[in-house]
Amino acid sequence: MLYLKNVVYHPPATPQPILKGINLELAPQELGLIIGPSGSGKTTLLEILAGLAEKTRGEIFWRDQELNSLDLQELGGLVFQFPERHFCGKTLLEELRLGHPEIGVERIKQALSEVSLDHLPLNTSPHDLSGGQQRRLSLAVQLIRQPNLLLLDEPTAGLDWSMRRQLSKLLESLKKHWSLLIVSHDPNELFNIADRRWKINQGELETI
Ligand SMILES: Nc1ncnc2c1ncn2[C@@H]1O[C@H](COP(=O)(O)OP(=O)(O)OP(=O)(O)O)[C@@H](O)[C@H]1O
Repeated sequence: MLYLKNVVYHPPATPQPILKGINLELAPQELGLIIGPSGSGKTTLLEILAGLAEKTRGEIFWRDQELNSLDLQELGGLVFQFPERHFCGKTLLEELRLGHPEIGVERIKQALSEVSLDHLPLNTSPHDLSGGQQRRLSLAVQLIRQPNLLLLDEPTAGLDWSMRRQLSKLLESLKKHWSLLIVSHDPNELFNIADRRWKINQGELETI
């Protein structure tokens, strides 16, 4: 279970806090969806949960353990918005092994199978995949690290209707093994697959 208690993010340069006392609970095998307009603090919240930014105040727990940024980096896997723009590997194998050269082919095939890309040869270039397949690959890049929590920033942005539907189905199936927290300004299909929903506005989170 993920717990956030009164999490505040207030960089010195800003007159108002960007996150204003966020409280949130997400159970294992649940998909949480945070909906909010541009600039409301969605990406900032994900960056804190991924251990990439330091909260100003408040507490973050996984089960009964309080987590610092390093713990959060272990716990979570963050898929950025438009993740395909950050692919560096020349092949699927290279992309999935970046930073983890020790990972064996079996684990790579397992991660690809989680996202239904296991039919592709491992020497395929990530840039030759369709938009929907590239999003699946970016999920596999995180799954291979075996995080407890998957964090997704606008996972369906820029995809057409049928790819959005396919990706939503995939995200729903990932709940079997992971907790997922998704942020989006335009949730579409994601709304119906969410177990918990919140809206965020000017850094204030509210259950819907
Ligand atoms: N370290 C920082 N210092 C100053 N301002 C910041 C900092 N981090 C974020 N902000 C500001 O906080 C606000 C929230 O940004 P954030 O990227 O979290 O919003 P968002 O809801 O993800 O928006 P979008 O959907 O457009 O990405 C923005 O106005 C941003 O400029």
